[in-house]
Amino acid sequence: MSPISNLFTDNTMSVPPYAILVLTTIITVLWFLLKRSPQPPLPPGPRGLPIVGNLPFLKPDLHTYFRDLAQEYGPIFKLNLGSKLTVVVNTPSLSREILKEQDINFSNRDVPLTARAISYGGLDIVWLPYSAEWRMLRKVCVLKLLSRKTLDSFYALRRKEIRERTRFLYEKSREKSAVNVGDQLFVTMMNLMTNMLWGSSVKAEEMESVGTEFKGVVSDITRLLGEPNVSDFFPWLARFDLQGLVKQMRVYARELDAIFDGAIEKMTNLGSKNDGECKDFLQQLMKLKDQEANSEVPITINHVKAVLADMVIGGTDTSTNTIEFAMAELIKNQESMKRAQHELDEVVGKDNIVEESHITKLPYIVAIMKESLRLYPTVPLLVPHRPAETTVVGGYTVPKDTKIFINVWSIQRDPNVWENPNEFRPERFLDKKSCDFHGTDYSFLPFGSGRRICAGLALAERMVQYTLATLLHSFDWKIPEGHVFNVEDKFGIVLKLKNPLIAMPVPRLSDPDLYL
Ligand code: HEM
Repeated sequence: MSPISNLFTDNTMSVPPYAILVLTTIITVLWFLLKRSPQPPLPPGPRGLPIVGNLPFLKPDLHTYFRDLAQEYGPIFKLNLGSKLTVVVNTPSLSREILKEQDINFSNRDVPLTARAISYGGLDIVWLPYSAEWRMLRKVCVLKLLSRKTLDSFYALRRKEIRERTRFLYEKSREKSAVNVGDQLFVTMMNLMTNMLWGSSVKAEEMESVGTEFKGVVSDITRLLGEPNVSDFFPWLARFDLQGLVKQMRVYARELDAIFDGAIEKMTNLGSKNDGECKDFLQQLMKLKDQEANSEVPITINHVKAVLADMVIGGTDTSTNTIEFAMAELIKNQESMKRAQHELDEVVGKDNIVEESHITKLPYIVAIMKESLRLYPTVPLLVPHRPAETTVVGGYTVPKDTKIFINVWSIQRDPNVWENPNEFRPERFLDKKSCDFHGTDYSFLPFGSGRRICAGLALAERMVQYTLATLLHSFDWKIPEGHVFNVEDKFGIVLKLKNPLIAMPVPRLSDPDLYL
């Protein structure tokens, strides 16, 4: 026997085969662990202070501040906002990674405490996490409430409000009065919405008072939702509600709840007189609640109210500001205004009024809506997403539960993607017909993309295009002398015009009866 084999036959030196197996396994695992590339780093970002991080350096106009930081730190960067890690992305390809390739992982929300207070504890479509409950509510809303068929059947409710607003503006024009265009639009959108929500359940004279109550409440709610809250950045301080924001929101939540209860009660009293056909959203939602009562994920009365809240809060300011930006840009760019009115005169005629059915024949009006939302996406950073699991985006680690902002505002003005990005040129969308609102082109995301894309998109398109077409067709718009007129935006959870648009409507139809 050779000296080597002697070694293994020698009792004192023998190693049992299982030990060799264990040793080999350990060495292999260690080798793999050491050889595997280390976890990619967190995205780069500006240095912050201890404890508060980057909070003291935030600027009020977050959309432009984030664009500037992207120029310094690259297309994906991080901020420490108190104890909350926040990641901002600024390019179409990174948005695609989040909203398409990793859509499910990023389909949760980062819910501010004020939002929880106004949404029955986060029971609505906007704030529910990605779950069976969210899927059920979203399916009910998109397929039943906001389907083409239901929206068509509620056209009369929209038309009634638009006719009323046109009549009011005509009276103002006869008095040669200027109007605050944003205020007029807000009333219109709010009435359009409440008409559709419960226009058949609540009597006209009662609608008036419900509408007035709503106007005040909704703008305060939007303001509170956008206010930075220390309790969100330092959850251990939440119970003290140091700024009192949650307390204020709870007051509005109670007011909103009382309005909803009133409408539901009126609808119930109407029950026996109703012929069984659903004539507004509330009737439709209550019917769905009864139908789904025994399903695995039942719809409760709080779900119904939370969805109503989504529609009035999520649908009014966004649509109002979209039209106001469009009107301001058109008044500034008279060539585009003339082209829009020419299209309307050709398709509708000056001896007729605009109907929603005309919209499919008005490509320039549609292009105006797209161009306004490109320059002024009314939800400029989308609603913050949140990954359910730690992942890698753009080569950097994004930990579970990070708050994600997608800077749609800067993506839609990126000179590498858009020619003369800061110019208002609706024509660009006439050549780019494939670029629609559905979020398939990641350089144009005004309604988001993927699973959490805006649930009210179909309704928003109708309300914005129909209202805009009517305002442009029925009137010329003049800025009264002495009024400051510029088109600048101001950041908020919903982007706004910095200076309100004050303008005078001047009738342009052939017959005054068309305004009655
Ligand atoms: C021009 C008008 C509108 C714009 C620009 C707009 C934009 C958006 C955006 C950007 C989001 C977030 C998408 C994301 O986080 O990825 C969103 C979500 C949402 N919007 Fe809109 N929206 C508009 C009108 C409406 C209307 C009219 C309604 C209701 C009838 C509505 C209901 C909702 C709801 C329920 C969500 C939450 C969707 C979810 O999380 O699953 N929106 N919207």
